[in-house]
Amino acid sequence: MQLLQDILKDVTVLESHGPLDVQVESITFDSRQVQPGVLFVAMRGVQVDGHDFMAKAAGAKAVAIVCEELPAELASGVTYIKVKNSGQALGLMASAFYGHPSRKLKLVGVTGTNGKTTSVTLLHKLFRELGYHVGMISTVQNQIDEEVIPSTHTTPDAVSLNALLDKMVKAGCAYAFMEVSSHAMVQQRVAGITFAGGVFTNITHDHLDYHGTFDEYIKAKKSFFDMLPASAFALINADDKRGPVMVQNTKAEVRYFSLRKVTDFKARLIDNTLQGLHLEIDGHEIWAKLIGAFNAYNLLGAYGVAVLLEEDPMETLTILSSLDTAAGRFDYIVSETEQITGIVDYAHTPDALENVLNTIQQIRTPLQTVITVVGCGGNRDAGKRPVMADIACRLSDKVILTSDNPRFEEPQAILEDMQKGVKPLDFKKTLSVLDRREAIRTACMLAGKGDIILVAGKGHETYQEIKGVKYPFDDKQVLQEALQQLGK
Ligand SMILES: CC(=O)N[C@H]1[C@@H](OP(=O)(O)OP(=O)(O)OC[C@H]2O[C@@H](n3ccc(=O)[nH]c3=O)[C@H](O)[C@@H]2O)O[C@H](CO)[C@@H](O)[C@@H]1O[C@H](C)C(=O)N[C@@H](C)C(=O)N[C@H](CCC(=O)O)C(=O)O
Ligand SMILES: Nc1ncnc2c1ncn2[C@@H]1O[C@H](COP(=O)(O)OP(=O)(O)OP(=O)(O)O)[C@@H](O)[C@H]1O
Repeated sequence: MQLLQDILKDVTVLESHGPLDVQVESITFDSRQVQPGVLFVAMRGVQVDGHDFMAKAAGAKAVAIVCEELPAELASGVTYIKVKNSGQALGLMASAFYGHPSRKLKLVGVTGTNGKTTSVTLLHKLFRELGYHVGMISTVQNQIDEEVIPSTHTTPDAVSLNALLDKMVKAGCAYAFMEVSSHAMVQQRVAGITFAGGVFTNITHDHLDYHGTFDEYIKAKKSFFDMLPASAFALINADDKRGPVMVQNTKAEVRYFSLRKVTDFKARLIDNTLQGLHLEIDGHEIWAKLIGAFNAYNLLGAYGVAVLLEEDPMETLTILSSLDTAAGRFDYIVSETEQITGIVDYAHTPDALENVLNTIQQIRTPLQTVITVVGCGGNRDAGKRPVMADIACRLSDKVILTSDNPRFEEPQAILEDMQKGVKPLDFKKTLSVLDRREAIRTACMLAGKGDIILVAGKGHETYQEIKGVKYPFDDKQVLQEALQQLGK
């Protein structure tokens, strides 16, 4: 419980009506959650405008309402606060409500199109091994040390985020590592959060359904570095051409990492096999268990963060070399009878798919056939569908196009969008199988001794989202069962 006037301390109030010395029991931006004593924040959304629910919130006895536009009629017994931006106000108020938890630990945010989950997972594991209590906020799951807290978003809303950070502080966490999505930046989910550092992994074509243009997407990512304080570091992948743009206006101390240039943190990829990576980082050779050239970037980024947080470089490298990957990220099984390698990967963007397939191409032998099963999600960026089909064809011997979370779109229509990317010369090696289970089974039937099957797109997810319902579905399990049933 906090006084409204205390919660509002950092907020620029344009107008206020009603007492400010009232007690606020909790904060919500959903009128359906309002109970007596709750502060309701009206937010403009993609579907509806939260301002349309102010009367409902007042009727449910909200103690106060924060909004960008006051209603024509003010309900009695409710304090109304007008602000310029509800999202920003929500962030600042949520931080104040929970006693600014982000200032009580060292919080590092990771942003970029790919590599966020892997990076924060590596950092969480690394700092646990270094002996700290550590929090993690990620797409797959949130964690306080080994306690798992289910995750609904890559970056939670401002109230959930501050509540989670508060829990981490109370559990004695000295560090927390979190993913910062571009959606979160636009919606100001991290407003009021104090970061000790920020990491930029890379940026490629994604989420254009939400951001509209690539420039807007870049701007959203850049705004994370704009908000970092002077006391923070900004660790940037120098091999991504948008790296320097990210830190054009940052106050943070800028550091770069690279596999190609001489920068603050430098690595060289010596070998990349199905058994792991052989790297040279800052002049020291290490063998890591992670597979794929892109993981060299994730390892180097994690190393850079640890060194910037004043950890011992040698100890950091020793621990990094012992770490496993995050769930569903180049996860693999090898079948018993025919030694078929089945790889499950979360790659659901053109760049990630290209990376995974390039990795497989680098580590395959000429005798191994590479079969890719891939789909594209519904109600998301449609532009990437033909691009992903083309990449799959270019870098595989056989391709099975299928469904992947069609959501409210017709799966057949998504498949047809993907088929447009298949070049005439590739028609022969491409099949379309609408049902994902059947598609995986078909791949297993086509696979011969020692071949490689990549099932891309869902990784750790254990469901298929069809018309608002999440049906249980686990790529790795389906793959394993199909190989077993076929006696392979
Ligand atoms: C596109 C998007 O980001 N949507 C988020 C947004 O929802 P919205 O804009 O659709 O909200 P809305 O339904 O229009 O409602 C507007 C406001 O009215 C309120 N409302 C609504 C109805 C009502 O009866 N009463 C009421 O008060 C709502 O609570 C909301 O505050 O605000 C909601 C509350 O914070 C989020 O849960 C929701 O995330 C949805 C579920 C989502 O899928 N988001 C994804 C795209 C997302 O954020 N992804 C990124 C990661 C992307 C990546 O890198 O892969 C993430 O950080 O997770
Ligand atoms: N640094 C990287 N550069 C390019 N691709 C990467 C990188 N790291 C991982 N990937 C690929 O992208 C996939 C997604 O990785 P990861 O989950 O770590 O990224 P993410 O940014 O968290 O994505 P999302 O928010 O969609 O979960 C991986 O399975 C891998 O194929």
